[in-house]
Amino acid sequence: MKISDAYVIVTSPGRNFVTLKIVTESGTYGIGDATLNGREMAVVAYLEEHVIPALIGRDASRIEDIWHYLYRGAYWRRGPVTMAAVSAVDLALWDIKAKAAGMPLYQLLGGKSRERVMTYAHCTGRDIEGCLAEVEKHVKLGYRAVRVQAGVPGIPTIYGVAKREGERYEPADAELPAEHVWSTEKYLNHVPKLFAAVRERFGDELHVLHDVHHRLTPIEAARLGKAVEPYHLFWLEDCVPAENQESFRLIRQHTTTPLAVGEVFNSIHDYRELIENQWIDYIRTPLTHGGGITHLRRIADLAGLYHVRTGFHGPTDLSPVCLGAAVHFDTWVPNFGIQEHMPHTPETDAVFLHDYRFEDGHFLVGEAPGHGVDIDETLAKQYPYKRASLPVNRLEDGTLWHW
Ligand SMILES: O=C(O)C(=O)C[C@H](O)[C@H](O)CO
Ligand SMILES: [Mg+2]
Repeated sequence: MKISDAYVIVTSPGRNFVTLKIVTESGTYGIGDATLNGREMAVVAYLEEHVIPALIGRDASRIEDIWHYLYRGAYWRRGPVTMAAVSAVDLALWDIKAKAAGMPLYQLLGGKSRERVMTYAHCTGRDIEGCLAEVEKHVKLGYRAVRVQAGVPGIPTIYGVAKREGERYEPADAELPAEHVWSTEKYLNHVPKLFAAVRERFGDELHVLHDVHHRLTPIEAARLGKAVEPYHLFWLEDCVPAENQESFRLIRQHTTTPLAVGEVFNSIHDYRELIENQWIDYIRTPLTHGGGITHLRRIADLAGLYHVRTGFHGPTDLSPVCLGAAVHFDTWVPNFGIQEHMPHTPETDAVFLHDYRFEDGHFLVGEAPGHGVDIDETLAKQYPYKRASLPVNRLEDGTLWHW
């Protein structure tokens, strides 16, 4: 199964996606997602200049060896750009292996651990009432779990909330980073009211999640975790930036609110202390950024030893290739928790043909050999790349803060 060709496809059907296609001599091919929101072309350059030339002629069936060749062999290991490239190769190679075996990917991983994959939807409003209306809509669509984010009085533009009522939320919303203003006190005073309102309107059964998006210090996160305990959240996500894993010790000492982290992580080493000390409950790293199936499987196994479950990142800035592979992984992984689901636009879904299905708040895995996602390259060409950047945050006095 020699690799005879590999190339990158950049397309922007509503937003940018980077896809790697690996072709073998027999004609069997696989595709991987290499999208890194706002840094797409850095991954393209890494793939085209350093990875693809070294792939041609290698045996596509040697996934483990190729993974280590690209990771250990590169000397400059880890980091989001490198790992997005490694992940894309890994996803494409697993796609090829499963196609060659004539099996859907989940079978190759070890078969089904569950019949369906619970997902959570994003429910956001300019204010609490707007958010509650979104929750209502998503509960009617069958979701059992919702992520709630609402505008905060006095903060004009906030993570997760569309600029205008009824618009789709897209974080990479300008060619160069937009500047947002952040106030921790306004947020901390307001956000518990949102969960109180959700519980009052929708009762106890609904799973409720929230993303802090790295904005707090550990003691502030502890205050928030404690304040929202009566509303028993499914999780509080990314409550602090996590370069310093020790931060979570302090948060954990103060609150029983479950904690999720890791959408910006890209290796098992980012998690080791967090998992081994049982400071977190869910790992968030998506297959596209965490070294693909080969590496995420190791992280999930380590997590499983410590009762930590998966809750993979699934925003629109990961392509359907990532989501499709994730649905296979989620169907197999023993310590599954939940899968994020932010629906792609119809344009994106038309470019990336897929056989996973959404039904009654869950994803159902497809039975096609491979990960079940393909790309229509002719259609993809109709959507050229457009530079788009994530915003930056500043405190009210102008200090640069975490976005
Ligand atoms: O979906 C989430 O939980 C996010 O935090 C989305 C991120 O802001 C987005 O993927 C950044 O590219
Ligand atoms: Mg997040």
